Formats: sequence, structure tokens, C-alpha cells
Amino acid sequence: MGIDKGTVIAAHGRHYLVQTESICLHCVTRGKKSDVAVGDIVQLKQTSPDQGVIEKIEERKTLLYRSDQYKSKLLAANLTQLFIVVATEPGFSDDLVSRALVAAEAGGIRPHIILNKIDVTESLPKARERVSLYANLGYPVHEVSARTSPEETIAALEPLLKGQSTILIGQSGMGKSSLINLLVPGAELATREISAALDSGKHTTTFTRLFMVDGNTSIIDSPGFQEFGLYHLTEGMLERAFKEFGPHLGHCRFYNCHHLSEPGCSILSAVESGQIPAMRHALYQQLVHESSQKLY
Ligand SMILES: Nc1nc2c(ncn2[C@@H]2O[C@H](COP(=O)(O)OP(=O)(O)OP(=O)(O)O)[C@@H](O)[C@H]2O)c(=O)[nH]1
Ligand SMILES: [Zn+2]
Repeated sequence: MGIDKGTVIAAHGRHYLVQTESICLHCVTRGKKSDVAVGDIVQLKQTSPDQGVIEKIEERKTLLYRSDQYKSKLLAANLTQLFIVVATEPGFSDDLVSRALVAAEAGGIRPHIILNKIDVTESLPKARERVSLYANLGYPVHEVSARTSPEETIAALEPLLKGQSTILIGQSGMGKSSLINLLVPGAELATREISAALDSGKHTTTFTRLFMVDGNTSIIDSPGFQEFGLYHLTEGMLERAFKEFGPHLGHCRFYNCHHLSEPGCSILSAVESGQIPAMRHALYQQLVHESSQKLY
């Protein structure tokens, strides 16, 4: 059996499901390598009717990461978009939203914010006010209600997804699964099949999986997360990933300014004058700190 090409549609430990043009194969990598991500295009060698070995990862257009002090974790490869799902209730974390935005910017992936559950009218004004911070930074915000207005939700999101490779991320309870089920008919069944194929044994196991909607559209579901470490981003990457810093960069008194407490810092004066939200600068400080704690 020869070399074939396929897309990694699920990853669980060092086990991968790879969809080729004709078949879905349960694959492993050679040796101990585990740097394959969902969304990767790989070359593989089929070793049995339903198994294969990944021989090579094709060059990635983009790569979305998370990391802690000890290692980085690939979230998905070849994405073009990131949908950050938040909701009117339960409350969402601004820290996680901004971290996801920073990760997207650093990875060359276009972020969108999806505000779900707008039918919960008593929490809507507050949620709108909170997401307006991101809209003011220039990020597109889309309001939907997966449960009460499914058709409108599909009509709003489908055109954005067409021709793109989009990952949905969100804290637990925001309605990410409800959205995936609307946007990907049969997602639930497909997930059960993937679970069984990867032999995870328990239904509760969550893993990242990719759904091919058509030849050039894919939607990736990722497990809900509480942490979004970005220890792998260097200071230089960070200052560029905060897009509102852009107009002020290069205007600090010191060319090597860290924008933390230096005199004559153009970023700090923009925070002072309210042009840069204080919350975002606080996160920048935290991320610079994390970056210095990296142990790999
Ligand atoms: N009112 C309202 N409830 C919604 C909406 N969308 C989802 N929900 C509810 O919110 C709860 C969480 O939805 P899920 O789709 O399971 O959320 P999730 O983000 O995937 O959460 P996890 O599965 O825990 O990761 C469920 O009870 C949904 O029925 C909506 O548009 N409006
Ligand atoms: Zn500065």
C-alpha cells in the first residue's frame, strides 16, 4: 500500500484520525513524535485496511498554540479563523477572550467574537457593553442565539465560515456545542464515531476534532478550556499581537522599551489617556511575565 495524503481530523494522545480522499484511517506517528495537530495535511502510509503511519507533515499555513511553563500544546493547524464563543450568561472571562485574541494575532489567524444567548435579555446589555471593548479594538462581533433562533444563527454564521477553516473555542457553557450542532449537521454522530475510532472508551473525553463541511470549508471544535497559557510568545510577538498597540509602537523614548514602567513610553501614555484599555495592558504585563517564566 502506497503513500497517501490526508487531513488530521482528530487527535487523542499520539493517536490520530486522518481523512484521505477515500477513507478514514487510525494513524500513529513514527517513533515518539507527537507534533501533529488537527488540521494538519499529512502524508501517510496505509498499513492495514483501517490503519496507517504518518510519514510527513506538510508545511503549515498557520498554527494555533497554547502553552504552559513546561511545554507548548498545538491546538490546530492551517486555520484561517478563530471564533471565540462568549455568552450573555454564564459570565465569560475577559482574560480568556483577550488571550485567544492574542494567540490568533500571533498565529496570523483572523478572530471573530460570537456573542451567543442574546435571548437572555436581562443579561444582554451588560454582555454587549463588555464585548464592545473588543468591537472598539476592531474585532468583528456577531450576536446569535443558537437555541432560540437557530435559522438566524445559521444565516449569520454560514457565510463567514464558507471557504474557511475555522476553530470554535469557548469556556464551558457558552453554547459552543449547540453552535457546532447547528453549523455541522451530524456533528454529534460524527463525534461519537471519532470517539469510538480513537478508542477513548469514555464519552466524556473531549478532544479537538475537525468536520469537513465541504471541499474547502472546515469547522474545528475544541474542548472547553479554563486556561490559555501563552508562555511561548516572546515580548516582540506580544507587543505586535495587541493590535491597539500598533499605532504607538516605535514612539517610546527608548527603542528597546518594554512598555512596563519606562519613562516616555508611548504605550503607557496611551493607557493613561484611555486609548488603550487598562485591562489589555494589564494582560500584556502578565504575558510578558509568563514569557520570562518559560522553561523550555
Ligand atoms: N438561552 C440560551 N441557552 C443556550 C443557547 N445556546 C445554548 N444554550 C444552552 O446553554 C447550555 C450550554 O450549551 P452547550 O452547547 O452545551 O455549551 P458548550 O459551550 O458546548 O459547553 P460544554 O459542552 O460544557 O463545553 C445548554 O443548556 C444549552 O441549551 C442560546 O442561544 N440561548
Ligand atoms: Zn514603551
